[in-house]
Amino acid sequence: MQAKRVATIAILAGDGIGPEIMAEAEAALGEIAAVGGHRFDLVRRPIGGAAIDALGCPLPSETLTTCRQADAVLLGAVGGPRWDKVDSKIRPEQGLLGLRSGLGLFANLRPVTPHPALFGASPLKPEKLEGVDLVVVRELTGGLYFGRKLELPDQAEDVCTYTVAEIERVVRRAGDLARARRGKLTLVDKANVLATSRLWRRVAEDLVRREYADLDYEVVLVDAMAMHLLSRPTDFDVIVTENLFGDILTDEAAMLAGSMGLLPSASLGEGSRGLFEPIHGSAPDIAGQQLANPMAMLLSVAMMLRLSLGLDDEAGLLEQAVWDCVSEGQVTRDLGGSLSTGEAGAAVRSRLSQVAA
Ligand SMILES: NC(=O)c1ccc[n+]([C@@H]2O[C@H](COP(=O)([O-])OP(=O)(O)OC[C@H]3O[C@@H](n4cnc5c(N)ncnc54)[C@H](O)[C@@H]3O)[C@@H](O)[C@H]2O)c1
Ligand SMILES: CC(C)[C@H](C(=O)O)[C@@H](O)C(=O)O
Ligand SMILES: [Mg+2]
Repeated sequence: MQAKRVATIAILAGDGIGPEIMAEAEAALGEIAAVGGHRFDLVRRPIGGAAIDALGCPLPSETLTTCRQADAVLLGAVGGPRWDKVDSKIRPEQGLLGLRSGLGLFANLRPVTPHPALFGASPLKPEKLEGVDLVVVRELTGGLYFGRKLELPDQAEDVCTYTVAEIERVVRRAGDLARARRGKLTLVDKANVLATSRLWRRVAEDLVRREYADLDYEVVLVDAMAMHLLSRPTDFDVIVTENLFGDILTDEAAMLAGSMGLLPSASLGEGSRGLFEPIHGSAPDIAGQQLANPMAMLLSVAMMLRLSLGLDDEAGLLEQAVWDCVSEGQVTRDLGGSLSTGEAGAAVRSRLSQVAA
């Protein structure tokens, strides 16, 4: 076990299933603090729809300030039909985008590691899933999400802009990760059509030639990648791509793992403070029913322990506890189990105390 840590963690539960899965994250942190003798100060703040309801704005300044002062940020999910009116100028999702850019979190790491016990939960055949272990590095603070927007009654516009510096920093992050893993880097773009993709391709190829010549480097068009992810997922190690493509491809990749409720993510910038959240949304169709799978949230907690708090052993223990529960079938309905969100979280905590003993 590592040296005792005192850390401040901003807790942004958000909307829909957010508060249900965050309750399990907080309880797991309590268990980890007790096991390791650490102290985690949890500072809860509103974001998204909950913040619109309480304060009229999806990212209140106090929430952003708390996140800036914290060692790490945990987020459940934002959004839902209550706030989804098409003509609404204030949307929960703006809170999440503002947080990502406000904290300078340009690299979003989304690991995909299907567990053998769950091969049956994926539409793919087990022989396709054996050995799949990839990370999508999604650019998170640029592209279509952040470009100029125009909304007129009969016309609309979303501008996609990328600069050399924005591309270089995220490709460098992906290159470093590939070097620490299996040495393969795949750029996904749409350079046959988009000017921004042609810039991505030129900048990434130059950078790889200069600094990452040891890597096995490949370029794949995004439409073909949607197919290759399903037809040859074991061929990929680190995939780097722009904001929108990374968003879409990782929901698809969740089907390799077996459920949206299994993929965690880490959003990182230049410093050690990161934002950790499942890749899934607020799941309004199951919210408030204790049906949500808390594993993606708990795996996001593990990423936080490792990447922002330097607690590698504790991160490993939590991941082991999650996968032990999965192996034993202690899972929620999305994975064919019968546990509630709370029961699945309790099962992980019980394993955690056993594996740590
Ligand atoms: N990071 C975020 O906060 C985030 C991410 C994606 C979507 N959203 C928002 O969430 C809302 C709903 O979006 P959506 O329905 O397209 O996507 P979603 O990810 O919320 O749900 C898609 C499907 O996956 C299921 N699912 C998601 N998480 C699950 C979990 N933990 N356990 C079991 N099943 C789970 C849902 O029940 C649903 O059937 C929208 O307002 C969207 O903008 C937020
Ligand atoms: C809610 C939405 C803004 C968000 C995104 O598109 O980044 C979500 O889909 C995600 O994947 O985190
Ligand atoms: Mg998404």
